[in-house]
Amino acid sequence: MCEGDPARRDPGLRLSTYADREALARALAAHVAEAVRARLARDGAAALAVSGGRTPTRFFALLSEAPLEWGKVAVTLVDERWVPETSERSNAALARAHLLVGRAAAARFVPLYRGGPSPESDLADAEAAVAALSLPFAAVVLGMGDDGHTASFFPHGEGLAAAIDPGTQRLLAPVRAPAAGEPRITFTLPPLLAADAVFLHIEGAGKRRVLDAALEDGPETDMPVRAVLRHARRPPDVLWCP
Ligand SMILES: O=C1O[C@H](COP(=O)(O)O)[C@@H](O)[C@H](O)[C@H]1O
Repeated sequence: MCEGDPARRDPGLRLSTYADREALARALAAHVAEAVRARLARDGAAALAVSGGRTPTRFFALLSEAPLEWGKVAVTLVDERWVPETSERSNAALARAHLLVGRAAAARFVPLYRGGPSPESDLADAEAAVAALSLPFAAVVLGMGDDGHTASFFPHGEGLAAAIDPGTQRLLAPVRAPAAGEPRITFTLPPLLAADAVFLHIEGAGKRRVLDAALEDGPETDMPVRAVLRHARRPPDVLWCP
């Protein structure tokens, strides 16, 4: 741990620093594969939830080559932009292009976007699809935006309070926010935090400053990643590289 590390201010934070993106992606792929393998050994089936955005592509490529019984693994997204997979904004398209290839092509993908006009119109259908997964997740991999959002928990978003309610029984929630672009559908906080292993994958000096700020006192509605950091049963593993 280095000088000035936020872990010094928050003894519960499990922060690992890597030299570069490649080293981080390798480590994350190994950790996630280990969590999935452990669940497969125990239950014979496992579910994994990953993030979209720009950050995870190298991690996806490395994880896709992991020697796992992928045919027994279901993959879904922690959140989705309400766009079809033909859109370059689709998190599902990203996962299909970079993760559900190679060995991992044998995995079953469960998209959150269901093709209807809005997340609200398709919420019940999407929730039925994810409720059939082998929950809790073996692993959840979260990203974080420069505004402190994670999954689709956007600062002051419409639907945010319901999505980050630690007591909600819902698995999914619709969220809307100007910064989100499209309407969103997101896993709520409880199923994400119930995972056997929760990882927060962040890269770059800017996001490190955002993490530092999120570790300070302040409302979760300003920086919703705080909900993850504060309510996790066990602190999430934060993987960071400059
Ligand atoms: O919109 C989203 O953004 C976050 C962060 O994305 P990045 O491009 O900064 O890596 C991502 O974790 C989330 O899944 C996605 O929907």
